[in-house]
Amino acid sequence: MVAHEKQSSLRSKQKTDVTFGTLPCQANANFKSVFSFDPVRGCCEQTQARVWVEGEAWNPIPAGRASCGWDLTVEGGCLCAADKDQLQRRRLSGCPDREGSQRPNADIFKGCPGSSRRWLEPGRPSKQADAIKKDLNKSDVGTQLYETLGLEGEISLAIRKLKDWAAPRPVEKNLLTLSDTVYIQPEPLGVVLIIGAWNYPWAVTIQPLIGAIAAGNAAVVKPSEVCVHTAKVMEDLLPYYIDKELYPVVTGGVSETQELLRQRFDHIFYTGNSMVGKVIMEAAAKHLTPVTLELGGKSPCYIDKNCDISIACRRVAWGKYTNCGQTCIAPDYVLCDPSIQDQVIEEVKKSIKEFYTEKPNTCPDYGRIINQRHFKRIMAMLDDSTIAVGGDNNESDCYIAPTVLKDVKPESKVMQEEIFGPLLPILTISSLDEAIKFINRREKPLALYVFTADDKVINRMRDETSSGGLLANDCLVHYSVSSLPFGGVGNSGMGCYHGKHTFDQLSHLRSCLIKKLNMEGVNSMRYPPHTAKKLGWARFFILKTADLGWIGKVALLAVLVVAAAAVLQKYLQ
Ligand SMILES: NC(=O)c1ccc[n+]([C@@H]2O[C@H](COP(=O)([O-])OP(=O)(O)OC[C@H]3O[C@@H](n4cnc5c(N)ncnc54)[C@H](O)[C@@H]3O)[C@@H](O)[C@H]2O)c1
Ligand SMILES: CCCCCCCCCCCCC/C=C/C=O
Repeated sequence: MVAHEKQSSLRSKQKTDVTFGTLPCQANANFKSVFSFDPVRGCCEQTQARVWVEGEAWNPIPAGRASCGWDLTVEGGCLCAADKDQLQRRRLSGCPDREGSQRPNADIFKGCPGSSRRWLEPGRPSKQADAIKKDLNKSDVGTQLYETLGLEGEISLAIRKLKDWAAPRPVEKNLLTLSDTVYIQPEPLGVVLIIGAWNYPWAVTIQPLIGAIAAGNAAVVKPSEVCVHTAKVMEDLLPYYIDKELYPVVTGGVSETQELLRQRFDHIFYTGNSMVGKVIMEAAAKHLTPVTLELGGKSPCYIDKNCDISIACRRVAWGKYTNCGQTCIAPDYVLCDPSIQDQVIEEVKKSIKEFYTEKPNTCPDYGRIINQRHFKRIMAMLDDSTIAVGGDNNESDCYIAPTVLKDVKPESKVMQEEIFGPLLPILTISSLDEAIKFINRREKPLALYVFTADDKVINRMRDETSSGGLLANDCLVHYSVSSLPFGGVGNSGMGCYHGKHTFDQLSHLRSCLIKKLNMEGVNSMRYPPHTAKKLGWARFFILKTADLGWIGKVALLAVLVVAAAAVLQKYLQ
């Protein structure tokens, strides 16, 4: 195929293939393929990187061939650094249609086969749900409620909002740049590595992918090997719906992930525990690759005496026992006054019965621990605590009943690490002050919950502690609000996502200042010889920000231009 034929075939390929359901992508995504995935051999090959540059064909990167996947071989050497740097620079330049790049091209979505090949079919039981049932005993409806509903929302939000997200964002100017065009232009980063966790394997793996695609990146998707069945379904299904060259799925365990981490990516988006988070960051540092780390930790839950304890406990029980406690933002432990501990226990017990019946082990809405290693880890936490509710278990079925622990001491085993299981320790504290101190003596959590009827208590909790997110009088639901940045702080992570935040996180926000070649007189103040008088003018022009409204700006600009030009011409030559 001659170059121009290849060009136009790939151009049209881009229009029809860059889809996710009907998900668009930032139109200035101008590279095509960095990794390609071979479903037969089950491996992902970094064979060639083809970059769209106006006036040129798609350019295969000539050097090397590194393959990663099951056997992780490197054939014929790796891409050399120079080529990679060149690739990176070219990825971010030479878009075929600069104008178009600022306004996502609707054609990209119109031509896509979304209607016949929708990855998410609302209300239809699916292979995804079957696999997740095997992995975590999630029900069909539970899978839709907690995993795919949010993804549908994120996809439709991206479709509705992408044009705005990808548009240039004008910014405030100082007087010196008043006549210039000053804006932020989001652009794709390149290739994103997405490493998912097992507890909500679709939600935490596909949600970053939605943002990566919308932002115009390619992405290598690495589902967690711990949810064995789901990882397999993801590997089989994703290439059927989205371009397997742009979004390959790489399966495998720790050694495969480590091999991936040796490759150079433009961003690594990791969800999982904080210990591995450090490993990821260390590997990323070798290539100066930016990271998003969606980690976990012990999210505290303060229940104030002054609240409807029955409702509070119902919401806490839902937040804790959903997915058998294996939720990154599950309330990890409860802090409350000793006088309400018994009532809290009774109310949580009532809710357990309401949600999961007298026999949670036969209830279709009650999950299972992911595997026997985690089962043993959680059971070992019970050693030195008093069980107030639940406690029954069955190792062969990875079942642990919804459990409440009373009078728990800060030194007890269950308080040493994130529980990530259906145990709810209650620790008594004598005041809000003590609760705040208790929280502040520990790592910054991913979520912090406060239940109270008193706004002052909420405000104090907000102002005197820190956490990824703060939720008053409910649990988990902040995760479902796309406009809130979701992410941790300190030990619970860095970076954030959901909705536009994912788009921004996986874009480079490029500073653009476009000047004309006229009005040179205004620039005299910055050219040597430097004088106190010029500095005086510079101070005026730089330190004043223009916040005058449209008409005021134009008027001021006219006055300033005339005055500055006159003054500078007269005195500074
Ligand atoms: N902040 C969030 O959005 C969020 C969401 C879900 C889970 N989490 C947190 O994740 C944790 C549970 O997940 P997990 O860590 O058990 O998941 P996991 O064991 O599935 O690990 C996550 C990923 O890390 C990779 N991995 C594991 N060990 C590695 C190593 N030594 N080197 C390189 N890669 C490695 C795995 O291949 C996997 O893909 C909890 O702490 C939970 O709070 C956070
Ligand atoms: C009307 C029903 C609204 C339900 C919304 C619930 C949102 C809960 C989200 C649960 C968390 C899912 C992903 C978790 C990631 C961390 O482990």
